[in-house]
Amino acid sequence: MPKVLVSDPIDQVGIDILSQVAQVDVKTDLSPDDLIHIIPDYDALMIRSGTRVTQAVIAAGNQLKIIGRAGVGVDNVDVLAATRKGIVVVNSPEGNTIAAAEHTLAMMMAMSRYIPAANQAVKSNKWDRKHFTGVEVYKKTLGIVGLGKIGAHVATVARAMGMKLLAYDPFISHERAEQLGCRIVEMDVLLQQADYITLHIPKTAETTHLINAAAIARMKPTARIINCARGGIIDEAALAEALKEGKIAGAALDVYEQEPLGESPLRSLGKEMVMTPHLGASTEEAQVNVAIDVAEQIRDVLLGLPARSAVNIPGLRPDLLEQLRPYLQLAETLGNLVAQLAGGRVESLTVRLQGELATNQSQPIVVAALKGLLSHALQERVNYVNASLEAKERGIRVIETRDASIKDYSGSLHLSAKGSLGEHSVTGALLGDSEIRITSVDEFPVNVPPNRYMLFTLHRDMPGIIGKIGSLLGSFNVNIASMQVGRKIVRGDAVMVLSIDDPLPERILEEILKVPGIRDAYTVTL
Ligand SMILES: NC(=O)c1ccc[n+]([C@@H]2O[C@H](COP(=O)([O-])OP(=O)(O)OC[C@H]3O[C@@H](n4cnc5c(N)ncnc54)[C@H](O)[C@@H]3O)[C@@H](O)[C@H]2O)c1
Ligand SMILES: O=C(O)[C@H](O)COP(=O)(O)O
Repeated sequence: MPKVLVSDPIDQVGIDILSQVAQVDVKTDLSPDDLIHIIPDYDALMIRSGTRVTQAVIAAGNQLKIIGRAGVGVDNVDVLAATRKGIVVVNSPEGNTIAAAEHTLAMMMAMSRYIPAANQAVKSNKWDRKHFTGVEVYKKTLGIVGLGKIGAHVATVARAMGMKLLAYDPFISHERAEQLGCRIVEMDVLLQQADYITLHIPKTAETTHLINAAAIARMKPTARIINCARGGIIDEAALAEALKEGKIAGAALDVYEQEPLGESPLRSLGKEMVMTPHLGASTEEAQVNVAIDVAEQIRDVLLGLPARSAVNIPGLRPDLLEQLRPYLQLAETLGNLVAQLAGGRVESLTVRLQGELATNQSQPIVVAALKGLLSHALQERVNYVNASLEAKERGIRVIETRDASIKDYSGSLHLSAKGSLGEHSVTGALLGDSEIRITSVDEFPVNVPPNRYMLFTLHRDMPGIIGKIGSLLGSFNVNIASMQVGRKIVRGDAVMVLSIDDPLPERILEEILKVPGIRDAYTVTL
């Protein structure tokens, strides 16, 4: 019988499902070393946010077939290491949506009426009514950052409470926002106009410290902020300072840069600061939902069936999957790349299967391209099952074409993304059975493998420009791993593709754009 380790508190209903097919061991107080020590015995691991499934855990998990996250965020799992090892990672993208949205609304109300501090006062035998005069949310403006599943439910309820709604989400269509009664605005407008700001975005390089001292300085002195998404989207030191100095009126946090929260200036703040210990998903209903959702998937995978909500493996028939796997990887990489070149909101994606690839079933390749395209915004929440639906809900039009006559590579894939900031295209092919090559960027021919960190420029093909970019990167201590220029005609326009060893500092793009002859520059993380 296979063995499943449950290393975080999971509802009994999940344990019962797993027990139908496996021996289930519940061990919820394991240290990282304990986990590494015992994981070699297990075929499956079921967790919540409390367990860190590091590369070392995955390396030790020689029997592991599946890691099930009873919740949404898999940021505590090294998904790349799991994928490399062929371990399926599944989650429950929707099981706790309502719980997290309701917790957000509860935090908004608790903060507005100082309920935690007032409760504490009454329990300490104080009857102080003056000190706890609050504010109403009715007719106030709520700024929602991230109008996905949780943001949308918060919008629906807040609207019914008489709030005016602004939303910032560059990846959502105006139609979807309108349906929810939200006006899409730029982040700066939201910061300046909102009485309440609530965050419902994933934590990415882009969103880390999105709310920092500069952003707080744009907010009204009466503004209040809520974070029930991920710790680190708010710069906690800057927030504590702003609250202490009365630059904003309040904050409610469920998630923290370090969890459990250690020493923190937030702890010494007064009634204006409301804190809960990552309780967004902690309702009876959500815990039943996520436990069933994930336990069923673990059971299915242990029985050799596909998982319905895999974060890292397509839910296709195994024989078809094997055949298409390298092209799915190509499509996903190109989708991710073209999304980052396009920036902003993508309105349409054209997927062209070329050469021999044109004879293949296109649907999984299109889904893989969409997964790559959306992964920049949605991270692990997009998978092969929900990519098409997510794209539809975001108003992204998908156009599939084929051209068997294009034979510069035996089979190649061309993606073109049209968006709010313009149109960009990329082509890719496979070298041998599975090595990916980017073979064109904005129709300029190149031949480069994808790299984790890349820099693309569009520039005038003229002497000296490559040297200038090289020196500029050098002056920022950025190491170039490889560089290639693609052009169609001599001294016309050209693209430069650089692979970089480390993430590029944010400021560098501004400097690159100042170099004479550079028309555009894009940093990409794959
Ligand atoms: N506190 C908790 O216990 C708890 C529970 C569930 C989920 N969460 C967290 O809540 C967050 C939202 O979850 P969800 O299920 O609604 O996710 P979702 O994927 O449905 O929605 C996220 C939205 O953020 C948008 N987005 C991405 N990058 C953005 C950016 N830079 N600026 C503005 N918008 C951006 C996306 O377009 C998407 O619409 C996640 O971080 C999730 O991990 C926390
Ligand atoms: O990503 C999630 O689903 C939430 O952060 C909930 O985490 P939890 O399962 O540890 O409560």
